[in-house]
Amino acid sequence: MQVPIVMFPAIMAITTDETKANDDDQVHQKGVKNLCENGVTKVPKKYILPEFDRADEVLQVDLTMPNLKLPVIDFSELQGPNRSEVLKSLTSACEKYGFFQVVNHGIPNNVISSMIDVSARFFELPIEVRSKYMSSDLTAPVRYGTSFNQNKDRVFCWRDFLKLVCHPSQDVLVHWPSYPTDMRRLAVTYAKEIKNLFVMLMEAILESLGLWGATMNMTEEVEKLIKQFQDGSQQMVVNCYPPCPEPHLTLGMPPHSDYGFLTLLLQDDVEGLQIQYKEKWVAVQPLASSFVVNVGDHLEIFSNGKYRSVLHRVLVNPAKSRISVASLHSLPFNSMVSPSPSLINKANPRRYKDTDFACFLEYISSFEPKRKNFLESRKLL
Ligand SMILES: O=C(O)CCC(=O)C(=O)O
Ligand SMILES: [Fe+2]
Repeated sequence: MQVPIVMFPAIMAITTDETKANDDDQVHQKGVKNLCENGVTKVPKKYILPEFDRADEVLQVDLTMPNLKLPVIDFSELQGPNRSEVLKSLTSACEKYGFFQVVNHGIPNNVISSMIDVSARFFELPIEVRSKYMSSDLTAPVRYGTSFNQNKDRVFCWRDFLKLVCHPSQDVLVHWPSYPTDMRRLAVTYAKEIKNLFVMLMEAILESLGLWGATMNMTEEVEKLIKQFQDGSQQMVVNCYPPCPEPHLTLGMPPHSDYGFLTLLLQDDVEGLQIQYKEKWVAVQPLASSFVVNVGDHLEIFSNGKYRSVLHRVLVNPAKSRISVASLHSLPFNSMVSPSPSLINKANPRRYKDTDFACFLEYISSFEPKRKNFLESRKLL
C-alpha cells in the first residue's frame, strides 16, 4: 500500500508541470499584449534571448561618431530642379545604409495619424476579437499573430502584429477586420497613398541606378517594371510593441531584412528601430510626418548587390507602447525577381539566383528566419 501513496503525488506533480508548460505555450501563442493585460511583471522564459543575441549596450553605435548622418530625402525636391542632386543622395543612401527617411512626401497628415490611431485601437480590442484573425496560413489575406514567426521561433519576441494583404483589393478587403468599424476605410486610404509613394520612389530609384534619366527615355524594361509595381504585391504589417518589464532580456523584433523591393515604415513617436551600419546598431530617431524607407532583399537582387537590403531590429522599453505600420512592396505575387540585365556585365557578373514570392514563403515555412538567411540562400557562389 505504501508504494502508490508515495508515487501518487509524484505523478500528480509531473502532470501538473506538464499541463502548466502547455498552458504557458498556449498563453504565449496569444501574444504579448495579452500577457501585459494579465499583469505580467517579469519576462517569461520563452522571451529571454541568449546573452549573445541581446541588445548589448557596448554594441550601440556612438551617435557622435564623425560622418554618421542618417540620410533624409526631401521628396518634394525630387519633383523640382534639384532632382539630380536628390538622386545622388538616394544612390548614396541605398548603397551606404540601405535606408533613408523621406519627408515632404505629400501624404496628408490626417491619413497618417488616422492609420496610427486605428491601429492602436485595433490592439485595444478584447483578445477574443483580435484572435479571430489568428491563422497559421502564411498566404491568408489577414493574419493576427505574435513574435516573428510563431511557428518556428525558439525564443519569442515582444511584438504582436496584424498583417493585411492589400492586393487585389476587391478580393482581400472583405477579409480585413470589421472592428474597429473604421479600420477598413482608414487602412485602405492609407494603403493607396503609400502605394503611390512607393511607385514614385521606385521610379526615382530606377533612375538612380542609371536605368533611365534626363538624357535617356524609359526603356521597355523600366516601363514594364513600373507597371508591375503599380499592380504589384503589397502587404501592411501593423506592429504593436507593448511596454516590457525587462526590456534588456528580449527584443521587439530580431535582426532581419525585409523580402520586398522597399519597405515604407510609419512609426509613432516612440523610438525603437535600429539599423545595422558597419557591424554596429544605429537608432533611428522618429521624425514627425516622415517615413522610414529601407531597401529589401528583392531590390538587392534586382540591383545585383549595388543596393544593400539592410539588417534592422526593434528594441522595446519599459514605459511606452509602440505602434508601427510597415508597408512591404514588390512585383506581382507570381513574378520572378532577377538581377536587371542592364546591371550585369563582365566586370559585374550576376550574383543572385532568380526568386519569387512562393520561394520565399517556402523558405520561411521550413527554416527559422535569422538575419539575412533567405537572401544568403539566393546568392550564387
Ligand atoms: O517596428 C519597426 O520599427 C520595424 C518593423 C519591421 O521591421 C517590420 O515590420 O518588418
Ligand atoms: Fe522589417
